[in-house]
Amino acid sequence: METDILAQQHTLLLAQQLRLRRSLMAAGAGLANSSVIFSAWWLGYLDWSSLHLTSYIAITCLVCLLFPLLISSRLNLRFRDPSLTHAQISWHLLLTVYAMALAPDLRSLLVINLFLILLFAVFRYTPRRLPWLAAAMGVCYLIALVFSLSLRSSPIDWRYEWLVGQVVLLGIIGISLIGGEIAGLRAALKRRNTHLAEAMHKIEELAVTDELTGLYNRRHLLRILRRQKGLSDRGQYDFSIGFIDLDYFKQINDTFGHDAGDLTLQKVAATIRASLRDVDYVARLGGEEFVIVLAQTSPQAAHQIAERLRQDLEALIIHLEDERPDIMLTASIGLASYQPKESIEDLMRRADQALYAAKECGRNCIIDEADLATSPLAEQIKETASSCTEPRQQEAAVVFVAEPASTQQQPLETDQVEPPARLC
Ligand SMILES: Nc1nc2c(ncn2[C@@H]2O[C@H](COP(=O)(O)OP(=O)(O)OP(=O)(O)O)[C@@H](O)[C@H]2O)c(=O)[nH]1
Repeated sequence: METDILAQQHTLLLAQQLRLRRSLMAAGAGLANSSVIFSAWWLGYLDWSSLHLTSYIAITCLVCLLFPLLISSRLNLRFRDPSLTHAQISWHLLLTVYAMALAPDLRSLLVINLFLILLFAVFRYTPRRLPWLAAAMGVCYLIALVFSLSLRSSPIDWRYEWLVGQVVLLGIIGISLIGGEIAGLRAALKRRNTHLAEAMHKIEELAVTDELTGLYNRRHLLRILRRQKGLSDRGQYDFSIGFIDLDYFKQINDTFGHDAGDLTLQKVAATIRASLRDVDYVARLGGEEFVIVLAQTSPQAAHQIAERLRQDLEALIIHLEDERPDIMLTASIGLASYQPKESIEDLMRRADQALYAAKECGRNCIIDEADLATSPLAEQIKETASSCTEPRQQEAAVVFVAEPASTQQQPLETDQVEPPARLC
């Protein structure tokens, strides 16, 4: 979620930078046009009054400044087209046609402006809209032509006008065709970028999630724990973690097959996720072992949350296909709360010791540090847990399986196990 927002902000920033760059280029072209008009006036090719010239240049400068200002102040985001392409094109076209109409000697030179404006549109307009703009430019040129010819006192050189008209027509058609090609390339690039972004998103997701359950994986868990530790080391911030291990999970695999085991892990993952608050994290450490990270949570609150979770897991009924009976299970939970400046490894080791004690307690229970500290068997358990390199000893099965269609729940196997000495 957090990364999605950051990615959106980054995309918006890049889009705004691109819009600003384009509007600055358009502004540069507009100012260059003004300098040509000024030179023409200075050299006597333009019979405008000083006021006329100054007004034209002032309006051009204002238009040139307006769009970059709108974009850099982010006011452009209020418009339906935040790139303001259409508005910029319309303004620059209007200024060019005006100059063409009222400066007959410059008309053939200003044709280049039409081409530049069309080129500007090539990068924003769709292949469908571009021909319409090209046609509108042709019409604008005709209007400017008629207007400028009507102002002319000297005889009209029709052969020259024909040549200029031909250049305008061919230029507009040529740029439109190139624009179509560029638009095609742009569309292909956009498609490829979308695919790349999707692939990147998937890779990022795969890097942090456990494939089977969709929960965070061990690597991301460590990252979360480092972040929580950082918060806690900086100030008044408690957090706790819980190691959750399903009881007698092996029996589900052995009795109903690996697919039933996988389904169970997925259902358990969803139950844990649903049982926790939005601010908490849950990861699968591997096998049937999960870790919860309870943000901003005192040891007492952690115990309450873990108890609710234990009950939710106890109430979970997993329905299997093919007439196989439903599965019910329990989980043992070991809790540890972060102690100032301790290492993440130490915190995890303490949670693991508590989990070990919960298993020793007969399973389906929660052990936290308070339980461990007050228990007479605590030292023994700590020693066993930290020196234990072999898998824990498997006791008799007590996985409960309910018959489908809500018949009475029956133990799958009913070996009566002498419960171990209870710590809890
Ligand atoms: N279906 C499935 N089984 C897995 C997966 N990962 C580990 N397992 C199995 O989980 C079982 C874990 O068994 P144990 O470590 O003996 O634990 P347990 O049977 O839950 O017993 P206790 O933890 O002592 O209550 C093993 O049979 C593993 O093969 C998995 O991704 N899918």
